[in-house]
Order: sequence, then structure tokens, then C-alpha cells
Amino acid sequence: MIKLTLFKALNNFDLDINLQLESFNIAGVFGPSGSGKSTLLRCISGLEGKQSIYINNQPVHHLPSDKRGVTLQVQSCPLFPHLDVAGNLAFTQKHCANRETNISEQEVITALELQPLLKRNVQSLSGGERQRVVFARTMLAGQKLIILDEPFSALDWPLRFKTLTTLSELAAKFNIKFIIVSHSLKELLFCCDTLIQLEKGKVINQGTSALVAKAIYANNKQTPLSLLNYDIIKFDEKYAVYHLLIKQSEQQLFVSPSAVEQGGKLIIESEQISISAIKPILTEHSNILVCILINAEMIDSNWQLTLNVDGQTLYCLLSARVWDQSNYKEGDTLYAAIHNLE
Ligand SMILES: Nc1ncnc2c1ncn2[C@@H]1O[C@H](COP(=O)(O)OP(=O)(O)OP(=O)(O)O)[C@@H](O)[C@H]1O
Repeated sequence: MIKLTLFKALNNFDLDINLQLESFNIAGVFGPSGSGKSTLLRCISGLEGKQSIYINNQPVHHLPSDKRGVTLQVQSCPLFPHLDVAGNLAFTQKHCANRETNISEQEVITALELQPLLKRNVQSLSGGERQRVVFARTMLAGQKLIILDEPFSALDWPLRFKTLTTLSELAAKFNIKFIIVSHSLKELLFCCDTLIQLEKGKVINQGTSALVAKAIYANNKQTPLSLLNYDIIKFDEKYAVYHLLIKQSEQQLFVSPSAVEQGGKLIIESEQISISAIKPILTEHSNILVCILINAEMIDSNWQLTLNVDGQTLYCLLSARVWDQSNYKEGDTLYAAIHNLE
């Protein structure tokens, strides 16, 4: 549990935050540039003035930053330039006192696939490689509350999703809580269970990430991304596709390896979904999911449909003309064809 009461006069507005995070594993902080996200992180970690902060019901505001059990990874975290990647990691493992997790150097290296980089001079690393090494070092500091400011902004999307999946696995395995700042709602929605939306120094929305993200998308007149959890059944070598089973469902999808390599969630944009009331028979698409129409609402002259696939949510968009001709109503069984997965 984290409880904060912060006040700090900033250049154009005041950071004025009263926040209670009861139960979360990975919380995201989202907001426009300059809304106070980094300042909030600095306050939690103890780098900014005296504020009222409780972590796990214990006041920590009187403690210096190195005694709070928190690691803050800022946006441009320096590495030791005179040590190679292995040296940077070994130094952290050796010198960080009061480690609360027993995560080993080898475990971090394996999880983040850093083996090929170990002998590299840190000046020769690309931006994305550097961010992965910095994150590995953060993990090796061994704290149970880790705060990350734009940690993976330099990674391409497939690698970013893969690294976020690794982060979620490490969080679960070592019981670590993360607070992550990002400009990307897609990134936060992918990995966070809780979202906090900041604007001009104030929390304007807070809650489960699916609900807060939906509200932010609606406010921007956008349709939310759909994320489907799955289990892999098998890899079909003949066609180079994975057979996936939707979690808590009997329904299957067939996807290319690149979709699976991104981690345990399938990311589906609304444009990839078309729906019909009758099960398509003559279709080249093998990816058809049976779903129930939960809700339809007008977003910027189109209709956004919320569909339930055995407990998971899909969002798709219909033009007003198609919606008017469809006669779909809440509770209807519909068939969603998902395109461009194979
Ligand atoms: N120590 C300070 N004193 C006064 N104003 C500050 C201080 N630190 C930051 N600010 C101002 O507070 C505002 C919020 O800054 P902050 O870096 O927290 O925003 P942010 O949401 O993290 O932005 P970005 O997404 O661009 O990194 C900015 O206008 C910044 O100029």
C-alpha cells in the first residue's frame, strides 16, 4: 500500500496530490508532458523535499532516499563508462546494500537476454540496449518497490512488449511492485493493473488500467486497444503459425510467431476486427471469435462496440451507416473476424 500527500509549487502550477494505492502490482502514471509525472516519482523516492509518504503503512518521509526501500530509475540513467556491461551489473550486485530480493545477476541476464552484450563497452550500446542494461541494474539493486521513468522508450514495439512481459514475470516471481511513467497508454495498458492519470499536477483519474484507459481513449475520441490473454497450444511447423487458446475459453486463434514473441497478450487494434451476426462460412480468415455485444456507444460519429469473448473484452468500431443497418443490440451473439494475425 502506498499513501501520499504531496504539495510542491512548480513553475506553472502546483503539484497537489492525495493518492492512495491500496493494492497494485504494476501501476502506471500517464499524463501529458510537463504534468508532473517525474516530480511525483522524485517525491516518492525522496529526492524532493519533505512530503507525507507511507509505504506499506510505514511513514517513510523522514527517511533519506537510500533507506526507503525504493529504487528510482530516472529517464537518462548513467552507466559507469569505465566498466563494460558485465562490470556495471556486477558492481551493482556487489555494492547495493539492504537488498530485499535474492534475484541473481545470472537470472536478470537470462531474463533480459543480455548475454550477447556483457563484454560490450557501454558507450557502444544503442539507446534500446542501454535501457535494457539500466533496467537490469535497477533489478539488481534488489528493492521491492521500483519506480521507472520512461524505461523503455527507446525500444521498438515488439521488444518493448517482450521486455514488459519479462518485467511482469519478475514482478510476480520476486513480489516486486512497480510504478511506471510513460507517455504511451498502449505500453501502460499492456503491463499495468492500475493507472493514475495526471494533469497539471493533479490526479484526475485513478483505477483499474482497463477502465482508466477506456476513459482516456474516449476523451481523445479513440477506440481502446484490445488485449487478449492466451495459452499456446502448439506451433504448427508446416504453416509457421501458433495455435492459441483464449484464456478461460475453448476458442482458438492462429497467429504468426511475431505476435507470440511479444509476450502473453495479443494486441488487437479496432481496425483489425470486423463483425457479423451470422457465422462467416466462406472466409479466408480462420480467426473468428464468438462474442456477446455488451455495449455500443457513439464516439466521434462512429459506433464503438464492446464485445465480451468468454470474459475478455474486444473493442471494435462501426461506421454510423453500418451500425444503423445492423440491428445489433446488447446481448446479441456476434462473430468477430480478427484480421492480420497470421
Ligand atoms: N524543481 C522544480 N521547481 C519548479 N518547477 C519544476 C521543478 N521541477 C519541474 N518543474 C516544472 O514542473 C512541471 C512538471 O515537470 P515534470 O518533469 O514533473 O513533468 P513530466 O510530466 O514528467 O514531464 P515529461 O513527460 O515531459 O517528462 C514542468 O513545468 C517543470 O518545468
